[in-house]
Amino acid sequence: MPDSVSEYTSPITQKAEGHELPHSAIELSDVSFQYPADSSTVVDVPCWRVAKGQQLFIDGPSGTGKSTLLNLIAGTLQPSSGTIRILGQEFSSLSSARRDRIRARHIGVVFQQFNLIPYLSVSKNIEAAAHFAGKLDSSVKPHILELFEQLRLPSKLQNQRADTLSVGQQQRVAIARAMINRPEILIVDEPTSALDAAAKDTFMQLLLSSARDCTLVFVSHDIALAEYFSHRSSIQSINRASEGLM
Ligand SMILES: Nc1ncnc2c1ncn2[C@@H]1O[C@H](COP(=O)(O)OP(=O)(O)OP(=O)(O)O)[C@@H](O)[C@H]1O
Repeated sequence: MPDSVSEYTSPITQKAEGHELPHSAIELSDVSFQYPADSSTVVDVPCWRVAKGQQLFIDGPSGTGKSTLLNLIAGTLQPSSGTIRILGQEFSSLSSARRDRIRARHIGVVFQQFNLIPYLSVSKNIEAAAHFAGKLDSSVKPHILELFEQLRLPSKLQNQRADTLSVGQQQRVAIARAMINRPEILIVDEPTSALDAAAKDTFMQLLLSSARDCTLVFVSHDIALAEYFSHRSSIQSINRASEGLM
């Protein structure tokens, strides 16, 4: 059976070949999700699409399924029923190993807690992401330097252990790690909760400039951040189950 990852044509490549791109970046049809330990429905999405290149802000109160929705899009969770297509390809029915490979190559994720490996150096954390995507080659080190410059991180930080960084530095390293494989889709879950207003603004500027060529889905309950985005949705307008969770 062919490996879906090797068949997976990047939309950027398709663009270069001059083809039209009929499909959305993210497409959910009749998706529902329950956590195994609990029978209540946390996600119920009849139909939802994110167009390629769209930069979307999703807000909503705590506990309404925002993180769960992002985990379904990233493939770390699998829907109980329904279909998720990523970059035009059916994604949700693949094995978890295949979803992991597709995520590594095509989807950058910045988690709420950043999830850096604390005992590894900053550069090893970023290189690990390239390794999982099968892209750890001689271009990675110069790309890390480029990202450091873009994110205004001092290059000497590369050799420092991840658990010695400030929260602001961890956030930027998390973006660098998410961007190292030049993903088409970037998913960001509530990354600014520990920051004051000035630091939030700097973080948002850096994030948006790094992700300018990506489809971006950014989730937060901080509606003040909506001003950075051209598109905005509430979780209630996407997830029919959210009302029952509030
Ligand atoms: N691993 C889990 N097992 C069982 N229930 C869970 C699990 N993770 C989340 N839930 C439940 O699913 C619902 C949605 O949680 P989720 O974290 O997706 O909401 P959220 O909107 O991202 O919240 P927040 O803004 O506080 O991060 C909540 O009722 C939560 O208790």
